[in-house]
Amino acid sequence: MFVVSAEEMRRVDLHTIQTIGIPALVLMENAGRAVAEEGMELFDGRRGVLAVLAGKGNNGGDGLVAARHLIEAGYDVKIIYAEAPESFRGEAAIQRDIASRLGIPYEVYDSSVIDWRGYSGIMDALLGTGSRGAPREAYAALIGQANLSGLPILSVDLPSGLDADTGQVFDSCIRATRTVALAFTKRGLEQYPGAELAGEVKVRYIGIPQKAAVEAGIRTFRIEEPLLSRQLRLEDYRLRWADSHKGTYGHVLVAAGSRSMSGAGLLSAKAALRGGSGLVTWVLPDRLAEPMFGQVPEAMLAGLADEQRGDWSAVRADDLVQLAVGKDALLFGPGIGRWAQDTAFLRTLWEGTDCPLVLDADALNMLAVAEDAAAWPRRGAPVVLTPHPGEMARLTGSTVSAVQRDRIETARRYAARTGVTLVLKGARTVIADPDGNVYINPTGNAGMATGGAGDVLAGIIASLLAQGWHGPEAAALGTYLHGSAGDRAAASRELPASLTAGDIIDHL
Ligand SMILES: NC(=O)C1=CN([C@@H]2O[C@H](COP(=O)(O)OP(=O)(O)OC[C@H]3O[C@@H](n4cnc5c(N)ncnc54)[C@H](O)[C@@H]3O)[C@@H](O)[C@H]2O)[C@@H](O)CC1
Ligand SMILES: [K+]
Repeated sequence: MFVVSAEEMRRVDLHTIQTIGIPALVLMENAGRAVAEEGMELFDGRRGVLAVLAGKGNNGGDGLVAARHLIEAGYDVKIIYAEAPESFRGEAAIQRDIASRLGIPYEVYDSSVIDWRGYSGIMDALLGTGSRGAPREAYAALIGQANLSGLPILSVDLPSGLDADTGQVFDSCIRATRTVALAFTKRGLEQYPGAELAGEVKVRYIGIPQKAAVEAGIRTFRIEEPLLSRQLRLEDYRLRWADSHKGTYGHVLVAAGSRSMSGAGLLSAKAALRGGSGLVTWVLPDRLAEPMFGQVPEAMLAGLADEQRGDWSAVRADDLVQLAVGKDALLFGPGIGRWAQDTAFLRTLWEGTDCPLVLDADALNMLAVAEDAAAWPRRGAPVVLTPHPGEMARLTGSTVSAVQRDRIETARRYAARTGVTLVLKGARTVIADPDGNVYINPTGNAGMATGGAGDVLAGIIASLLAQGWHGPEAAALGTYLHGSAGDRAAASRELPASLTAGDIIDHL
């Protein structure tokens, strides 16, 4: 499913109206009709007047159309104009005149305190994708009043006061019960905090053809089953062929864990197995490998010479490169720690191995401090990086808040510049590929904010790479499966807070 920015939506609108020739008023009629239907569902059975808060742009125009259809369906409606209706232009002015000829009750907001008694619900048609910056008065005051009313709020296209492109909110922002996204969902509805303020998001068709989005070059998508099967061509993901053996499904080498964080390796190795790989080898410094004997009976265990120190710093990178020969994917990083010269170790793996590579956790911090990383040769096999916002900030030499302010573009720019597939973790994980495509993952829950969940994700992605998926497909599908397993795990427990990383593996 397409996810658009405000500017992209304008391009799609323009293409639909000017090139395809569907009149703007037809789109507005369809939009208002769809909003009214959502309103009938949301406000069903509530007695009282529906307040339609109307701004002066096309978002307000949609609200005025919806007001008309709600009245036909038997609802009492009152329009509250955010500013003098005489200032409306274009389609919104046409709707204003229709509302006026129909005698729909209205008032122009005068900045006073609204007495919400007698009202049953609010439609927020103040600002949409044409909004710029923080809501001005009287919009800001109306937003504040609506939020204080305690009434259910239906937002048209976007909660007014939300940045359509990033999901960041201005000081005044509608807290909606439901948002009807017109034609396509918007980036701001798919990233936090916008995703929370939007309430339940319903995407409604208003007559804009999918073709218009394709032609406008939309490259951001929400991951859903149809996308997984059609666009990412994963019809047969996790399929097993009757005439197959364990070698058919790839061999993952998991280099993860250290003395104080052996669990990270354990979780990654188990997740790689559950991800469907036929074979998994878990490698540790010799002295650490021995106590792990039998911990994951399905995986093979390998030890690398470590001068009996039980420490990655004593391991030769070339030995790991040798072990990776013939493997179908290498996961490096979870719980591995940091040591002197570790960046050189990472570079040896980067250049010396020819299988797909997943870098997570400490490996990302090694990469972040590698001053010459930009000059490292592009690998022939895919690289997938799985940073959380803190690791991403280190990779980009910026701050967590700067990363979070626009996760989609931060991820897209990094992947395009470096040629890797980037998985920017956090609620609504963003996956960016080197070609400029971005996939947003809707699965998962707050219970997954628990130690080891990232190790599990890295293991799943490595597993899918070993089974032959390309970088972006493995990352998108892996993230989706990880989140769905987390959702099933949360549903099986009384409290999502009690979720552990091991539960995610059990539900894969
Ligand atoms: N073009 C079309 O035919 C379609 C438009 N649609 C609707 O149109 C909306 C976009 O319409 P517009 O581009 O007219 O823009 P909006 O209706 O989002 O708002 C723009 C208006 O608000 C004012 N404004 C901008 N920033 C403001 C701020 N910070 N505080 C207060 N006022 C501000 C501007 O002067 C402008 O008049 C979409 O969100 C959607 O609801 C949909 O009906 C789909 C079809
Ligand atoms: K709105």
